[in-house]
Amino acid sequence: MTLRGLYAITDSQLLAGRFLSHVEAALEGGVCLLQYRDKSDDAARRLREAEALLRLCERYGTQLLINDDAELAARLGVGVHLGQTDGPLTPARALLGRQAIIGSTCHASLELAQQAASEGASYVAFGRFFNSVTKPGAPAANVDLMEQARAQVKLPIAVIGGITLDNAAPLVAHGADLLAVIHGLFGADSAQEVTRRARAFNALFVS
Ligand SMILES: Cc1ncc(COP(=O)(O)OP(=O)(O)O)c(N)n1
Ligand SMILES: Cc1nc(C(=O)O)sc1CCOP(=O)(O)O
Ligand SMILES: [Mg+2]
Repeated sequence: MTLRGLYAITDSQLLAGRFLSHVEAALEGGVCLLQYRDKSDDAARRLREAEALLRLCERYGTQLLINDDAELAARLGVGVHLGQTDGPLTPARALLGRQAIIGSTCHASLELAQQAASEGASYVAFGRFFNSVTKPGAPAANVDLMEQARAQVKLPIAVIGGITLDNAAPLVAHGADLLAVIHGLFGADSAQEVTRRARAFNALFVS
């Protein structure tokens, strides 16, 4: 499967009251990967919401990943995104199997990306590239990193952090495969605007 295009990530606060309608609107516009990101410890709600997202993803042919939680990913038979403090990659790969998509946060570090590749990651994620409303304190990354990453890491590259339609094009031009976006996609006031933004993010990959 080619990992290239929009990588939509949910945010439980931002999507409160419009969770499934905004996610479906994004899928309508085209989403390569969808990540369920919920930082609460409400296990029952997390399971319910992740199951609902999986049903939607199956209808639209989109791959679902769970943020942080390899056990929940295994329960649903989907992928997982792991940060540097979310547990090691190797056991997650063993748990989820060879086909599962597993992503790894690498901040601005080529060393972390090489390690993730050697431990079986499916893609590496660099960020934060811009000011992020969602995660203002995330370590900063710079576009100069992309060229070295392309040369040294033979995996799809996801970029994240404050990405909007106004600033995303240079990241794609520098070799990003996946634009991972929360606020720049789901911060829209209407479902129609979410769909329009999703289409416009994907259009950046058509050369
Ligand atoms: C695609 C993608 N890239 C990076 C992250 C951040 O992961 P992490 O550092 O574990 O931070 P949290 O998202 O868990 O707060 C991500 N989720 N997705
Ligand atoms: C979850 C996350 N991780 C980041 C990192 O740099 O690792 S930045 C970030 C927030 C992404 O949301 P938005 O598109 O609203 O900025
Ligand atoms: Mg995490």
